[in-house]
Amino acid sequence: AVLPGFLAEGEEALLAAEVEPHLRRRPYQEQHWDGAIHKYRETEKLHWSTESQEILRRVREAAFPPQVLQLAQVHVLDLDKTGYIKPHIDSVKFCGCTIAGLSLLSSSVMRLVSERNPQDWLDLLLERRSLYILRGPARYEFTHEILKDEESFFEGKKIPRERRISIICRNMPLISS
Ligand SMILES: O=C(O)CCC(=O)C(=O)O
Ligand SMILES: [Fe+2]
Repeated sequence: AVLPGFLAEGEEALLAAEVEPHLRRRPYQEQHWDGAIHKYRETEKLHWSTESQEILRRVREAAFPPQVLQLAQVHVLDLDKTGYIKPHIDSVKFCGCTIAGLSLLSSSVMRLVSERNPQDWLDLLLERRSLYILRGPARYEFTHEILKDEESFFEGKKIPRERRISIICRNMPLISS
């Protein structure tokens, strides 16, 4: 699911200002240890201002059923204008059934491709200030990726990629023995 306009302009500015000091200290990394993410920097953030906590509460309420255990740490990912994310499925060891992400500063295109049948794919337009929620088959049976600027088109229309910050909430995996 994609919920366009989930954030007001002021909320986007507030969240961006709050994460900026944590990101600015680091240089952009060429690529992630698992090779999926290029030209990015990231942090995990536990403590938020009261205003941001209220926004994150809204995200969690929209994305997660009331009884699931959520990861307290929020993942903040900053992709450079030239950055992109290659197809991957988030680790089933480290996160649960639902991934909820806010997009700040830039729109982008997220592509979902079925692992079993690569002919079966779908592009999602992640507008700036939208919230996306990946759950069920979209989370477990399809890879997701964020297209690089050169490939960033949605229904034939160019979606220019600027620097993009995503703020991602996840829940805990079910513990199995
Ligand atoms: O930036 C995003 O919205 C997605 C990030 C992602 O796929 C990940 O961190 O696993
Ligand atoms: Fe991911």
